[in-house]
Amino acid sequence: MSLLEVKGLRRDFGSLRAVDEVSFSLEAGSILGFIGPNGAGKSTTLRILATLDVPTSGEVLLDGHSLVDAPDRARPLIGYMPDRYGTYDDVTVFEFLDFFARAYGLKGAQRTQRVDSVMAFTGLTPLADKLTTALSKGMRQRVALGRTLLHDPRLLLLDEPADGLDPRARIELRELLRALADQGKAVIISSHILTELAEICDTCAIIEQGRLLATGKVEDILQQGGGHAVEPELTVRLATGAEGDALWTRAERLLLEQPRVSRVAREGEALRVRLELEPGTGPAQVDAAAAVLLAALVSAGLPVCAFSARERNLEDAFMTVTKGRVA
Ligand SMILES: Nc1ncnc2c1ncn2[C@@H]1O[C@H](COP(=O)(O)OP(=O)(O)OP(=O)(O)O)[C@@H](O)[C@H]1O
Repeated sequence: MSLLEVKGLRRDFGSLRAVDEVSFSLEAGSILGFIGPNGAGKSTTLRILATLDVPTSGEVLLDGHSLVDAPDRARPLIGYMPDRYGTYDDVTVFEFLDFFARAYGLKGAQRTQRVDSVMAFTGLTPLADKLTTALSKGMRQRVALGRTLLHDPRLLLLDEPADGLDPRARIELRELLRALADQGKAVIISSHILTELAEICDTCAIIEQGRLLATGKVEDILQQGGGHAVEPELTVRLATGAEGDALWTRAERLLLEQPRVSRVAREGEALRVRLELEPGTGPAQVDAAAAVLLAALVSAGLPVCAFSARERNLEDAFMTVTKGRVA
């Protein structure tokens, strides 16, 4: 049995169906990316899973027990970080975490030990005596994440945690989440930053207008595209010297003359080459088409110094699954 089972979840706000028959399950130790554009129903679903809202219909089982019928029993197992988390002014990192540890009913040595271990895990120990208002956004977010970990929950619900973080803070967040999954926690992280999620998650669920359009392993979702035209892209770089522009133009023309090339665009110090292949074309045929182009460039004497295929990413899969209806 999965740690979390969501079955036919629906939430209506008047005539608006914000969540429409959403079903998925999540195992302990895995990270699910919940992807969808603004207004898709991500926060509403997460709020229901956090027992802050009740579904119009449907069921959620956490460790086999109904979270809808018995929210009090489920709450100790859940850590929820909303998209707009806050920290109090005029309190230090330690005071903030200690306050919430008290709220969770932790006492004496157990509380001190728990706060210390959460600060160590989130890398906050050196900042224990700093005011939370003096911290960077990335560090404040770690304080908020630390707060959700104090009671050692088994299910973590993080609403848009990567939003507004700089690249370094995102990488650090990713490492923290991976460590939490390795401890056996199940993590749901919502986002519209698709490429970020691909690196963090084991499975993902794509939601649009309240409905799940696809769920499954990230690799499987990335494979989706059968039946739709595939348009792989290649990137070509040339070692241009004084001849510069003339070489780029020659390369551009030569590529456009090749049978499977549908578009060539110069982007900075590279050419982006779009291939047009039949629907259902696999990676082997893309490789073969790329090899032909590389041979043509080299035999024309063009100084190719880099040549690579752009991998299909989660963003492409999202556009395929939603059929490009949403950006
Ligand atoms: N309390 C509410 N009352 C009425 N409508 C609501 C309420 N909460 C959410 N909605 C509506 O439900 C739909 C889904 O909203 P939700 O916040 O779940 O989307 P989301 O995917 O989290 O988007 P975002 O990334 O913008 O938060 C939206 O149309 C929203 O306006």
